[in-house]
Amino acid sequence: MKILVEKDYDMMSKAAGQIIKEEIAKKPNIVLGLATGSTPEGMYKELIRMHKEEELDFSKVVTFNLDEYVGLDGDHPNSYRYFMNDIFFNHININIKNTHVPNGKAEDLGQYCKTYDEIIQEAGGVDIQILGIGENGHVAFNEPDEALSVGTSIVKLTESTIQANSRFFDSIEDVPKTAITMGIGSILKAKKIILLANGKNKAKAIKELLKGDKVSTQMPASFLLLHPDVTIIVDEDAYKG
Ligand SMILES: O=P(O)(O)OC[C@H]1O[C@](O)(CO)[C@@H](O)[C@@H]1O
Repeated sequence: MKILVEKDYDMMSKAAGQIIKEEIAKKPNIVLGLATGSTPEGMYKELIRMHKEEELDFSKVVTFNLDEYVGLDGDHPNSYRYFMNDIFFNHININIKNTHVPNGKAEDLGQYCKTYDEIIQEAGGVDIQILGIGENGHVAFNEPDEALSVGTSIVKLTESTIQANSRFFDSIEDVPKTAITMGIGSILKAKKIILLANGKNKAKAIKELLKGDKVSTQMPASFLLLHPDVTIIVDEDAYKG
């Protein structure tokens, strides 16, 4: 596990953008695993800037997002599909057909989860997976629990995540209680993983992760310790607390 400590959020976002740019230069049809949440927003801004000012080309890039709320369709302003279109895809030259966000309105959700993992593998698997981390150590919507799903599955959100994400909704009652998420096993299949964290509220989770001695389902991010190519990019606040 490699750690890069950047001065602030801006530098963290630029460092992540730079890595992705270099990887797209090596492989224009790269498969990117993408995350939502406020953490990667700066990285998306940086990639948009690189597209506009440095001709970074997304025309062959394929993307898979980690998660989506159950019950929200892609037109809903709080859905992750809407978020991704709004803050990233609509501003670059990506073919929208090459972007995948789990369908929170799929009729048969169980079957849909299996299919999602299959289409990722059919596309060649994720080359670089971008991750954020929850204050409680969750990755995507894999919440601390007695057991964690290996593949994409439907999960119940914890009170702390519902609380944290209610800032995006009109009221806490509007936050969906379940979500589709790629599983820990799906995430660990990526060839390379970049985890981003900023702000003092992430320091406890980052400290726990950097101890590096144990994996625990109570700390879903700890499973990243089993992966051979993980880079954690943090700002000083997330590093020092
Ligand atoms: O980046 P944020 O907004 O702090 O969220 C952290 C994590 O929580 C989630 O948004 C899920 O609640 C993840 O997708 C994200 O990685």
